[in-house]
Amino acid sequence: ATSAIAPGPRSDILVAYFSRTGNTRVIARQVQRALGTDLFEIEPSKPYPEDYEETVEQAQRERDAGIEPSLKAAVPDFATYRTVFLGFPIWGTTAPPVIRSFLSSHDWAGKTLRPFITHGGYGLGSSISVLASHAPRSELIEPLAMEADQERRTLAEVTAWIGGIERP
Ligand SMILES: Cc1cc2nc3c(=O)[nH]c(=O)nc-3n(C[C@H](O)[C@H](O)[C@H](O)COP(=O)(O)O)c2cc1C
Repeated sequence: ATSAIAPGPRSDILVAYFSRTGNTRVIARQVQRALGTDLFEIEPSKPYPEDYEETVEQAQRERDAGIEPSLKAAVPDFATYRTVFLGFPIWGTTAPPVIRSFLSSHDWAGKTLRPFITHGGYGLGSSISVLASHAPRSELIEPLAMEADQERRTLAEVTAWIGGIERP
């Protein structure tokens, strides 16, 4: 994982994304390849825990306290982009805390904001109103919303599978 802008000729389109288990990253890379854009991975300064339940708890605490965690990096030369595709998973029925940080730490005046959002089956929650309130000067376009695998369900299925295997 890297925060660096992909090499190649500069584009006035940026794909910026946050992804824990890769579902959103697949879409980000597809858009990046299809349109030949720059790519930026949004990462917190301090990574979230490896453990799923710990991540859920931390995300809930940060959401409820309105915390905007500091980011590892900001987008270099953000002013040169006209369109930003912004990808993220739904966390706790809203946009993850780092997405609020990302929106707050860049100037959205005159930008077209095209969200792509993955969720585990419960829909977009309050994420669109978070985008509107944290990037109020952007032109916010209708998002792509896609249901994708849930880490919770994968863990439960694998736990059940492993439980049925006798240790040799
Ligand atoms: C901390 C956490 C909270 C989540 N909360 C929700 C939720 O409220 N609603 C939902 O539909 N999916 C929820 N999910 C599932 C993810 O939105 C879904 O699996 C998404 O595709 C993950 O994207 P990623 O692989 O790019 O990280 C949550 C996942 C995590 C890790």
